[in-house]
Amino acid sequence: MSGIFISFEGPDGAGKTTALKTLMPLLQAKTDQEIVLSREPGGSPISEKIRKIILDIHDEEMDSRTEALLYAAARRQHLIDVILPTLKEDKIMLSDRFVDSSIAYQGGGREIGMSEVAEINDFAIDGHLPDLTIYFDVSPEVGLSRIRKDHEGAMDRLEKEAISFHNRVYDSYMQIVKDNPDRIKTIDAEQAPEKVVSDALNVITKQFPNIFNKGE
Ligand SMILES: Nc1ncnc2c1ncn2[C@@H]1O[C@H](COP(=O)(O)OP(=O)(O)O)[C@@H](O)[C@H]1O
Ligand SMILES: Cc1cn([C@H]2C[C@H](O)[C@@H](COP(=O)(O)OP(=O)(O)O)O2)c(=O)[nH]c1=O
Repeated sequence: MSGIFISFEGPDGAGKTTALKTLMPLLQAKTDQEIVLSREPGGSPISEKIRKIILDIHDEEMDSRTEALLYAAARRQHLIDVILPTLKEDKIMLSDRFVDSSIAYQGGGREIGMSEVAEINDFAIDGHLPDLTIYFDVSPEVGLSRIRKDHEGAMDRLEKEAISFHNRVYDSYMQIVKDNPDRIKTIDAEQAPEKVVSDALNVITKQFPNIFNKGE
């Protein structure tokens, strides 16, 4: 397989979705390989159905392990339906969140344990880790204040969690970043949106100079 797989990670409100919208055409201008953008949970019809179940605001009694298994199931289907076929066709796969989200949110945030959650995800992803992960570093306070400003009253179940949950997610991400220095590169996501995008663009083009080599 010669496509490349890049995931984007970070706490809620890190600005991944916003940055990806601008980043995608900038990256596409630098390569002849088609770029496919997707997200988790979701990204394929079955996975989007699972997403609706997990993020349902009314369903506040879901068991943590049920939730972790549903995220892993959605990920498996996304991998099979979208990620692997994209890579097989030599395309570039960008995913807004992947396995590190489960390790941080379910493992750390929900206190299931990072290695336990990594284990069920190993079963789901079967060795298919991203070639590169961009971590959007933003403190829980800044991330949550961005979200609150936007959709007051329309926050989903996870975004309504206590700050202690988000602090545990943040600390877990720090641990994951520390444990995976080759795969995960951190960018300062508290900067202005244009700077966040240009930093992400620099990291990606530097990592894959033979792929993003147009217009130079
Ligand atoms: N660099 C930034 N500085 C300030 N606000 C930002 C920045 N990037 C995104 N935002 C705002 O923060 C909110 C969350 O951004 P979003 O891209 O949805 O984050 P994520 O997808 O990582 O949860 C949005 O209102 C967005 O406009
Ligand atoms: C992929 C994934 C997401 N999540 C959480 C993170 C977010 O709070 C939520 C995804 O909602 P979404 O609205 O897509 O948020 P964002 O724009 O921040 O990515 O699901 C997990 O808890 N575990 C996971 O494995």
